[in-house]
Amino acid sequence: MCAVDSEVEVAVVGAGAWGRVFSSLMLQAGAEVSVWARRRESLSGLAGMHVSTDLNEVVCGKSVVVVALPSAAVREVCSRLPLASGASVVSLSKGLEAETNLFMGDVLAQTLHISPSQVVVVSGPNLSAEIAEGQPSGAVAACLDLQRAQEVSPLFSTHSFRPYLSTDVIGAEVGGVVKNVIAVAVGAAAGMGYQTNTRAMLITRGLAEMARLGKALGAQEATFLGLAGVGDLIATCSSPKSRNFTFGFNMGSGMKREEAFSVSAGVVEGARSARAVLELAGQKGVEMPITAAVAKVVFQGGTVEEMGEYLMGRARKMDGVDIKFV
Ligand SMILES: NC(=O)C1=CN([C@@H]2O[C@H](COP(=O)(O)OP(=O)(O)OC[C@H]3O[C@@H](n4cnc5c(N)ncnc54)[C@H](O)[C@@H]3O)[C@@H](O)[C@H]2O)C=CC1
Ligand SMILES: O=C(CO)COP(=O)(O)O
Repeated sequence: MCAVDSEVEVAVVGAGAWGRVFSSLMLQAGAEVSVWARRRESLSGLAGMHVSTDLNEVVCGKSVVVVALPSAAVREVCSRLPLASGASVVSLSKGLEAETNLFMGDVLAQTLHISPSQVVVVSGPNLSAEIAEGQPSGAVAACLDLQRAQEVSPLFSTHSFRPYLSTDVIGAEVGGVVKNVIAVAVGAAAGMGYQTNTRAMLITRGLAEMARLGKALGAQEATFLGLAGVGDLIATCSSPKSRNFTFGFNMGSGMKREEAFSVSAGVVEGARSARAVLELAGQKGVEMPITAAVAKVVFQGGTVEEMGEYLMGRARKMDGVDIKFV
């Protein structure tokens, strides 16, 4: 364990698409930024930042550490993280851990031996390529300790990026994970040639799935009407810049699962998390048919045609009764 520096310096762990752009946001906001990646070539082009493949060098003594890894890598990397006592950990990852069905905040608290109130979850409609261009966006910065969220969020507040504070950590986590699964389904429908009405139906029913699961896990319903809920859902389900949407699109267009993974421009969290989300929903007695359909296609060799038939063939329901928004 290291001692905390008196000045706020930020470490970023992970230099993929989002880690790099988020680091630039923090540089713009005036922070001193150090970035770690496991490979040196991932660290090129990060002007004005300290970069290293040595975790100790990047993380030791930092009072704020941003974790920008795919969810599958968080446990392994963070178990080696020399975190200063009392440091804040900002989680950018939007996935469930496949083996444990844990959200990233829980994985971070477990592996770093910290209180869950030290974790700030940042989630919103944040397609990194658009943020890199300086296009306006925002995100929820959720922490059980509101004061900590207040202290940390200026580090990534710029003229084009607005953090909104929240204490609904589980709501922000559920939103970030479930929207990726729904984006795979919407992408698949688009790849099959279905257009605006189909997309709107899947997004809307996907929002109901997200809110039902969130409610069962103790989230506030209002979170799902915010940036980390419907905001991110719309962005991810509407853009070919989304890796989740594109993965689904490619499968909908006839590509095999392994090829769709291999041509992806980065991690496809929705495909990786679908089964864990479904298991979690099952434990809570929550129905998530779109998620079930995605899990069938990704994990059980189901076809996208079967996915459509399954969703359209379900027993008819009342609209709007399964979740009541405030
Ligand atoms: N790209 C985006 O627009 C956004 C991404 N996110 C989330 O942020 C997280 C990271 O996403 P991206 O940066 O886009 O991913 P990416 O796929 O672009 O990059 C991931 C990086 O992690 C590295 N990595 C993979 N496995 C590793 C391991 N075991 N140890 C160390 N490094 C490893 C890869 O080499 C790569 O540099 C994901 O959970 C994603 O859902 C959230 C908001 C926006
Ligand atoms: O989380 C994101 C946008 O908010 C990024 O989505 P993709 O991982 O699908 O590219």
